[in-house]
Formats: sequence, structure tokens, C-alpha cells
Amino acid sequence: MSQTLSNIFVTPAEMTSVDKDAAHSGIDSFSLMRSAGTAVSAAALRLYPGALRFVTLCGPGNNGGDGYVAAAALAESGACVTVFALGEPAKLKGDAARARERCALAPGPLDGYEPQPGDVVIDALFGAGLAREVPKQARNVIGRVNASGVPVVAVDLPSGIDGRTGEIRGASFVAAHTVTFMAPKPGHLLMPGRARCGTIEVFDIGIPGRFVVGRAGDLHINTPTLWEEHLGALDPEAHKYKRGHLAVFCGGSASTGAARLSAAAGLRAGAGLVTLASPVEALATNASHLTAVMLKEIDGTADLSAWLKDKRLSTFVLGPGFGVGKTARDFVLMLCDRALVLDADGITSFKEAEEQLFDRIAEEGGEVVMTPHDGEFGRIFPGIAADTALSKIEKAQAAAKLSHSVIVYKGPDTVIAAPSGRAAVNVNAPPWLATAGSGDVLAGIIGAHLAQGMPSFEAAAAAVWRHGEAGVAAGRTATAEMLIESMPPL
Ligand SMILES: NC(=O)C1=CN([C@@H]2O[C@H](COP(=O)(O)OP(=O)(O)OC[C@H]3O[C@@H](n4cnc5c(N)ncnc54)[C@H](OP(=O)(O)O)[C@@H]3O)[C@@H](O)[C@H]2O)[C@@H](O)CC1
Ligand SMILES: Nc1ncnc2c1ncn2[C@@H]1O[C@H](COP(=O)(O)OP(=O)(O)O)[C@@H](O)[C@H]1O
Ligand SMILES: [K+]
Repeated sequence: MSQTLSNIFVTPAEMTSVDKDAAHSGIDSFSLMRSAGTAVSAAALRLYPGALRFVTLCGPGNNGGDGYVAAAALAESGACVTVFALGEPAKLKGDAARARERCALAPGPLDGYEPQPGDVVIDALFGAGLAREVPKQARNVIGRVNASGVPVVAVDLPSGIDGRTGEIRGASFVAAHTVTFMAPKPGHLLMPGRARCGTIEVFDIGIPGRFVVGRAGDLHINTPTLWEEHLGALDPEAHKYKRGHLAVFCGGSASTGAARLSAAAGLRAGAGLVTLASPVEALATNASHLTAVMLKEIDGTADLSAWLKDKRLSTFVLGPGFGVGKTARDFVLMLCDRALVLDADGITSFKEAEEQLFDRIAEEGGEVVMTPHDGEFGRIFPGIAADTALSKIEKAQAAAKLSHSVIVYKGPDTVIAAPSGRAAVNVNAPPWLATAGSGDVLAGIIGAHLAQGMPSFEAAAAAVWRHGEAGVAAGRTATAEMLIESMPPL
């Protein structure tokens, strides 16, 4: 797919390379800073026309430089503006020094700022260059501002958010609005950073898009642009076998609901046929609940092996309510040559046996999608989970590579990653998606997309987006059943 600026995001390191490329091409870096700072002042005036005072907090680098430009522009527009600086303003270098020289307002020391009612803070302490925990002076002012409730407009990122990971480096502002430049960064999309950005405005400061695209990795916001060219696979004209046969494995009689939710979601999401594969003990319970979903007795590896001779059976979901243990492992290892969504107990069953699974996937070459939440991720990828230096995106990418599968690392900021390093962060999921059975529904939707022939990364990304849309449509009181009912067509 050709890259456009519309749904890509870049790491701070990539953005630094973009800046360098722009400078080498002859673009004046100070004119970029002027555009950036002016955009911030325009946003502040647009959002807070009634502000009594704009208080610009300027840091020691170019983020601070943007702040001086914004302060000067606000003052020129007739607003009341005060500037406070972290560190010694005389020590600023390059464009930031130039911006400060052109700002007629004398900065006071950061410690001197006490928030007043009617203030609007322009946070220009740190942006993409935050390299360690914020210093004490910044921590103190962040604490005072957050406690006061005065609104904050953040320049590039709320200071204290790590742009690469979204983590809070000691303390961070909670912004009402963030103006970033050219493209979002992981810190705008990953939690907890995302929740502290407020509304996010991506402003084009005039760097040609080709420079951004040229340095961008394969990181995307999960929007339909990412996968819509594969929707042809979901052909509404096709007969039911062509629309894909999805098989969902069910566990024992005490926990059959989860698998039925996956199966019902798979049918609703467009699989032509859905079969629930059930052990003998749960057949009667399942039979009394199912209508359109078919039922098949699969009571052990011999049954499964016979069933798998039917090559039309291409796609499986295993995990929801299945039970943790040897049966799960045996079944999964037999399914590694097919398309398989491995969820919940299916993942947990490979705790301390993960290498066997990853080797089998590599040998058999099936299309496996794993859907761990945080707890499950830690069970099957303990080494990666424990590496605190990695962002959630980097963890999902490492897990995808290690396991030869597509990883859907769930949560409010679900990351979908492929072994190639391609990754997407999902942003449309409302918090009430966290309801019992919601993950089972997601597994069924992914299965339906796979059954209809979508490639695994796109099948998973489209399913996560669709699950989010279903949540939005179902509303705050959503239950898993309502998510199925509310699922929009693609
Ligand atoms: N993208 C673009 O195209 C454009 C980007 N622009 C803007 O540039 C911003 C990036 O600027 P930047 O690279 O100078 O980084 P910034 O965030 O100001 O911080 C660096 C300074 O902070 C210091 N420092 C760091 N951590 C610290 C800590 N914990 N505690 C104390 N100090 C710490 C660090 O010191 P050092 O680590 O070097 O000792 C250095 O002095 C970007 O966010 C955007 O606003 C625009 O001007 C237009 C074009
Ligand atoms: N705070 C949140 N905001 C949005 N989506 C969330 C949030 N928390 C969880 N989710 C989503 O809800 C689903 C929960 O799945 P899972 O944890 O497997 O739950 P269950 O086992 O109850 O089905 C996942 O798709 C996850 O991404
Ligand atoms: K900032």
C-alpha cells in the first residue's frame, strides 16, 4: 500500500531525521519553528477566547523555542501573556535562542508561577526531546498546574510524556489540547500518554510530506485506509463456503458461553458457516442454545484429526472458555497449518511451553493471530513483557517476530503487529468495551475475516476497528451480546 500522511505516525527519532532531511534540503528550520509556535498561539486563541492570561512555560530546547514564538504571537494579538522559563534562558541555542530574542516578554523563573483562575497554560517545557525523568522544578509546576485545573495547551506533547512510549517520566501535564507537528508520535496514541493529550491537532508546519513518509517506519493508526483494499475478500455475492467456514472450539460444560459468543460474532461478522466444535459433555448445553451456528462433536485428538481431513475447514478460533492444559496444547499444535485465532486459555496453555508453539507455527506456516491482554502477554512472552525499556508497540513487534504470528496486544490502546514489524495502534475503542466476553467477540470477528480470505494482519486490524465501532454503536451499557448485535458492516 502506498504510504500517505493520513494514518501514519512516526517515532521521535524518525522525526529528528525528518527535521535533518528538511534542513539539508534547504528548508529554514527557524521558519518551521515560527509555523509551529504560531499554530499553537492560534489554537490557544481559538479554544480560549475568554482567557484572562496566557502563561507560557518554556523549556531548555526547541520545544521552549516554540513557546517563545507562541508567546510573542499571543502578545501581538493583544492578549495578556506571561512567560516562565525552566533553566537559564541565556543558555538557549540555535533556533530556540533566536525565538527568545524575538520575544519581547522577559521570562521569570519557573518556580515563580502560581496558577490563577482565568489562566491558560501553554506547555512548552519538553516535547520530543524529553530524554529522562523531568527535573524537580518541572515536577513541582506540573503538580501545581494539574491541581489548579487551569487548562493546558501542550506544544507537541504534554511535558513529561515520553514520545516514544507514552509513559510518564516522573510527572506530566494533563492537557486539554495538544498541537503536534506533521504526524503523531507513539506518545499521542499509547496509554497513559494518549489520555493526557486532550484533543490532538496535527499541524502541517510545511515540511514536504515526502520527507515524513521517507523516514516513517511501518507504523499506522488503525483506520480503514490501512485495510480497506482487502475488503474485496468479504464478497457479499459469494456462496456460504466461499464466505468461509469458521470453526470455534468449545470447552467443558461449565464454560460454554465464551465460545458461543465467538461463534455468534463470527457469523455476524460475515463467515458463511460457523461450527462450534464441542466435547461430548457440553453437547446438550450447546444444542439448547444454538440455531444458525452448527454443532460438531470433537472430543479428543482422534476426532480432531479426522475432522481436519476436510480441507474446507480453513479457519479456527481456540481459547475462549476452552480450559487451560494439555488438550488445548494438543489441539493447537494440530492447527498450526491453518488460519488460527489463539485467544485466552489457548494462549495461557502455552505458559512455559511457548517455544514449542512458536517452532510449530514456523514449521507449519499457518496464519496465526494471537490476541493476548496484558496478563496473557506476560504468560506467553515473559522476556519481552519484562523488558521495561520497550514501548507497547515495540513489545508487540518483538512478540510477532518471535512467534511468527500476528499479535493483537489488547487494551485501551490495542496494538496489532506483524512479524515484518508492520504495526497499527487502535484508537476508536470506548472504555466500556472492557466488558465480560468482549474479547471472545473480538476473536470471532478476526476469525470471520480470516475465513473470508483477508490476510492475517489486515483481518486482525479490521476486526479490532470493527469491534471498537460496535462498542461505540452499542453505547455505555454495552454487553458482549450487544456488541454482536451492534456490529457495523464493513
Ligand atoms: N518536529 C519538527 O519538525 C519541529 C519541532 N519543533 C519543536 O522542537 C521540539 C523538539 O526539540 P528538542 O529536540 O530541542 O527537544 P525538547 O523537547 O525541547 O527538549 C530538549 C531539551 O531539554 C533537555 N532535556 C531533555 N530531557 C530533560 C530532562 N528530563 N530534564 C532536564 N532537561 C531535559 C535537553 O537537554 P539535554 O538532554 O540535551 O541535556 C534539551 O535541552 C519538538 O517537540 C517541537 O516542539 C519545532 O520547533 C519545529 C520543527
Ligand atoms: N479501557 C479500555 N478501553 C477500550 N477498550 C478496552 C479497554 N479495556 C479493554 N478493552 C478491550 O476490551 C476487550 C477485552 O477483552 P478481554 O480482556 O479478553 O476480556 P474478556 O476475557 O472479558 O472477553 C479487548 O478487545 C480490549 O482491547
Ligand atoms: K510540551
